[in-house]
Amino acid sequence: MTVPAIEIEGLRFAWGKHAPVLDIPSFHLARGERLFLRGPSGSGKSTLLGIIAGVLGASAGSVRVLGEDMTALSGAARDRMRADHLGVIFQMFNLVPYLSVTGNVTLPLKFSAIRRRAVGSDPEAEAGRLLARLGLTDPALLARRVSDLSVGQQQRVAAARALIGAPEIVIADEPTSAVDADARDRFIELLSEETARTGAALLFVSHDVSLARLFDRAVDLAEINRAGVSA
Ligand SMILES: Nc1ncnc2c1ncn2[C@@H]1O[C@H](COP(=O)(O)OP(=O)(O)OP(=O)(O)O)[C@@H](O)[C@H]1O
Repeated sequence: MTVPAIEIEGLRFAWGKHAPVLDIPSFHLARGERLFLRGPSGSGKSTLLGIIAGVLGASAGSVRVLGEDMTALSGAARDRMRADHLGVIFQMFNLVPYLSVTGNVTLPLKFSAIRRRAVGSDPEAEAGRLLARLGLTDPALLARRVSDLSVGQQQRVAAARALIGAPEIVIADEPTSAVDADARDRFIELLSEETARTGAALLFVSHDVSLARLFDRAVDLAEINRAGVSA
């Protein structure tokens, strides 16, 4: 039987001595499922993604990613899980400003032999294919430093970087910055198409409930989180 993409049981998390931000009895994401997780600003969405990605440790509970309990792994082992199996689109993109567009997209391949093997012998061609799927085709643009791009273009670069090497799980923290509604819908459709092509699960978080219609399933963080922090 295939293990789920993500299985959370009894997760609790607090920042330092503050009140708990997360108290999640149970949350599952199936392989290949595209899930929208909604919650207002400050409700703990980025914190939850950080725990799933192994950047933050949980205070209690288990967080299984592809069957591996992230809470039982060392920091180095969590980093390896993330590099090999997760594509992350960060809220602020976290692109490397002095690298070109292509240099940013191929960066995850430097940290993962599994993703290098998945891409094959021509990583730059695969970067170009992904960028073209996401609407960035101009060769002059691909050679530019990423810091020269518009916010919408940077979002596409961050998506291509998350998708390269076909990780089993893609997680995306929707930026609140202004990309117009049509461009944002199109971006999510492209992200869905690419994850469908590779069979990856997609976990997309946002405060904007109007995006829920673009996903297989939508969950309100308040439904699964007993800590109930709100802005
Ligand atoms: N590094 C940190 N140290 C202490 N508290 C933090 C830290 N990061 C977040 N918090 C607190 O944890 C709570 C949840 O924050 P989080 O960023 O996870 O929310 P969010 O739902 O992702 O919000 P947004 O939609 O605005 O990005 C907030 O009350 C926030 O102040």
